[in-house]
Amino acid sequence: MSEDFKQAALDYHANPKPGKISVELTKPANSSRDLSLAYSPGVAEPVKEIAADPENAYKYTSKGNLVAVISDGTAILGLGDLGPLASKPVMEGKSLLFKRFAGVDSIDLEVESESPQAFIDTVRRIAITFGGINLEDIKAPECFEIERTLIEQCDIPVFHDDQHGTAIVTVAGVLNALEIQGKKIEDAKMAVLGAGAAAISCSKLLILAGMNPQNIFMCDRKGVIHSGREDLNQYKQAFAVDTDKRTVDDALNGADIFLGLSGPNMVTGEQIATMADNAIVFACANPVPEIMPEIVKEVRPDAIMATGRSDFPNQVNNVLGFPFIFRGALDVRAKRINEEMKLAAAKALANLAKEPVTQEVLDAYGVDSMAFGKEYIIPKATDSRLLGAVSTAVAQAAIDTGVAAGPLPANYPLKSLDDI
Ligand SMILES: NC(=O)C1=CN([C@@H]2O[C@H](COP(=O)(O)OP(=O)(O)OC[C@H]3O[C@@H](n4cnc5c(N)ncnc54)[C@H](OP(=O)(O)O)[C@@H]3O)[C@@H](O)[C@H]2O)C=CC1
Ligand SMILES: CC(=O)C(=O)O
Ligand SMILES: [Mg+2]
Repeated sequence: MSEDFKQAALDYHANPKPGKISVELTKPANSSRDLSLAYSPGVAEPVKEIAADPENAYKYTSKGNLVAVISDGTAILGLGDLGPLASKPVMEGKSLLFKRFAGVDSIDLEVESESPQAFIDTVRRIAITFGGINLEDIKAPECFEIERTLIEQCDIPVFHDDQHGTAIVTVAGVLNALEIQGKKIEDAKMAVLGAGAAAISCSKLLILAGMNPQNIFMCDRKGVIHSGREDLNQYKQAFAVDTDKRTVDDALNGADIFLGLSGPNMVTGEQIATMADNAIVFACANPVPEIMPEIVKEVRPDAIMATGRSDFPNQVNNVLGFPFIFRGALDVRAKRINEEMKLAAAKALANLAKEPVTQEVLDAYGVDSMAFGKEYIIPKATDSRLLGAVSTAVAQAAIDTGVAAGPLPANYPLKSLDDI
């Protein structure tokens, strides 16, 4: 990043007010009557209604459209464990994206916790405030137990975005990239760099979408995760394959897909050059990918290249998922976000990329044309059709699988934020 860009980023966050989100009022609060309705004595009426029936919280408070973005700061993007306070710009950023793209009100919460159990207890005790909980940037393996326990203990959707948001968008991108490169998911060989929250969840959803687990060669800092290793936690163990591949070089040699969910500049052009013809390279670490697109272009002009960033073609980033997934889940009062809802979201994303690109998107990116192909495998974040396409797919899948407490809302499919 240039020095100018770094300064621009700091200025953006500092001015005109520090931070990226604020709270706004949804009711008049001017006259004495307004105040007597909003506060004492009027506020006692909804209090009594909710005490009599907790369901009324959805009718009389902001709970139903409010999502908490919660982190302990242990895996902030690819920057590592920098603590909860340093994670706040990212969490405010997620709240910004929730509101901007899906009209979901969202607040960030950064938790100082001495243990996963302390984090779980903190989140569980405040969960009733919200309609959903988006866990963010919590490192593996702790994130798995944290999410599993909170899903069990809360009756609202709890969703670790780095796992499932990333997996949904990655599956969409991989399905389309394979189609463009003329490959089949069941035959594709994939080298994964990283064996944490994002890598494990992406690999699981790709298997659900048809990938053969024996064709996945996942690497952590010690190399390929294989059946001879005795240092694996249970989550990595699930990906141990019987293979003589040992290094990242071995995993990449002949692979159809590289999926990077690790850290900056982890692979070289020489390594990418050994992949199969018409390779697919997803270098998704943020903010600096495992390899820069210009290097891949030079060594492998036949490859499809994606990153997690907005400033290159093919942004494979969970921003395309979490706002719309929660929109759909909240609108049908889904108790949880299940595998069917995730796959439905991935397919809706993949299908939208095959539709003609709208003028709104062309204008936002300052180009005359854009069409399904190597440089456009997945919709752009500013495509307003994402709202209707993904939230409807998620809501319908929730209804079909029996986790929704309500029907598809009358205003579905949503056409714009004005419909919310
Ligand atoms: N584009 C997107 O939408 C998203 C991108 N990401 C990116 O994915 C990355 C990982 O995030 P997340 O899964 O949440 O973090 P975790 O902390 O859960 O996992 C990090 C993983 O990266 C591995 N790793 C780190 N350094 C190396 C190395 N030198 N060689 C091999 N493996 C290494 C770790 O290995 P070990 O297990 O041995 O410690 C670990 O398995 C980040 O860069 C993040 O920005 C995450 C979510 C979404
Ligand atoms: C995009 C995102 O959530 C991450 O890099 O952690
Ligand atoms: Mg994240």
